[in-house]
Amino acid sequence: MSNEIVNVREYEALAKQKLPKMFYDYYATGADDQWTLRENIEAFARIRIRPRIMVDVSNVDMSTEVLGFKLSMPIMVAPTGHQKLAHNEGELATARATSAADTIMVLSSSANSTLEDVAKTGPGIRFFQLYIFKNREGVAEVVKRAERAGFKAIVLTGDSPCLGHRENDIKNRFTLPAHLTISNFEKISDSSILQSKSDKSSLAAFADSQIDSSITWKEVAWLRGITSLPILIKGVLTGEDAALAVHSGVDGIIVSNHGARQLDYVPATISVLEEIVQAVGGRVPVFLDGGVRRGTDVFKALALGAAGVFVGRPVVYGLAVDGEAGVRKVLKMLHDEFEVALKLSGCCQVQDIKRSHVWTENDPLRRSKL
Ligand SMILES: Cc1cc2nc3c(=O)[nH]c(=O)nc-3n(C[C@H](O)[C@H](O)[C@H](O)COP(=O)(O)O)c2cc1C
Ligand SMILES: CCCCCCC(=O)C(=O)O
Repeated sequence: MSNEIVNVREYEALAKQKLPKMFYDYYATGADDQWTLRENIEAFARIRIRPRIMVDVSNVDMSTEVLGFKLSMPIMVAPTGHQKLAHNEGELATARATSAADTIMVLSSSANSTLEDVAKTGPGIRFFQLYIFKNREGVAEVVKRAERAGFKAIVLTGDSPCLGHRENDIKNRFTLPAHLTISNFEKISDSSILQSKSDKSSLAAFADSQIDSSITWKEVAWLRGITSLPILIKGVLTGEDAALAVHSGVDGIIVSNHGARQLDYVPATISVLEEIVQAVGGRVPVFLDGGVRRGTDVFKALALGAAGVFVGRPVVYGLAVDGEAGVRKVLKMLHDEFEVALKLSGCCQVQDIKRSHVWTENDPLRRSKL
């Protein structure tokens, strides 16, 4: 079939045709000049793979462990808000597809589905992404609900004391349709703000009024005091913050620029990954998201020290185009591409991927042995 979808990028054009402009723009665009949005993709393209040949790759095992959970592959689903704008089953469809792929889904604090409804879709390893709202007691209750619903970790997003300056959302006067809300925080926040027109996007107005912009590394200890779940910090972009994160007691770090939706002109995540891996020195696992669109991107991130990657927009586009089946296909395409990348680089398993399998702009011309 000539119109068959063969890579995850192709879902974006189809999602654009299918979605109302306001929703597509919300998913697709970034902050300000969108320099970082382009750079997240281009920085991956500048990295070269150094394959080894004549290696027996007749048995390839792509599985890995994340926080002690066995996964089929080092590719996971990033938290993305408001998935019911893409498809009426929203996060529920994503949860089913992610479990079928035997990997982890992170449910957003801005989800349109409750923790309990996501849990009811069936077994699966799920983490909960947390924004700390001003209503601290309410936040503690949501964290407890996540625990009770069987979520396995908290992903604290540290890069959003306010919303990034997203010009498309401002021009569109983004608002949430009346039948949708941020389901898990409905009781502890004023979600009518999300449904009301304002002179900026309603998300920015909501964040300004509801999100606690005073949070610091001390909040990791606060979270430790209210949950026994492991805590990951999301949004780290410097070695300095990576060191502070480890010192604060997190169980893992996600190198992320929020899909280029917060501060523009920050580097691509893949460009700062090594700095962070070096600062962490193996004390906790380091993950990456931002611009992962190919199995070769996953390979590059692992070669530069990531323990796994998360994908955001490709999942949402798959969801928009074909619901659960679309998300399944996105995850399968990335899985299959990663398998080919492994084999053609002479690796049988994730642990075989070494730093010497990639060349970056910071590297001298390599002549060293593997
Ligand atoms: C539509 C959309 C909504 C998002 N919502 C959240 C969110 O609620 N919480 C969060 O921590 N990150 C959120 N993110 C950022 C993603 O978790 C992730 O960092 C980013 O999408 C990765 O980049 P990628 O889209 O290029 O894969 C969102 C991203 C998008 C595209
Ligand atoms: C609760 C504040 C609004 C966050 C919107 C979701 C999000 O993170 C995004 O990037 O969009």
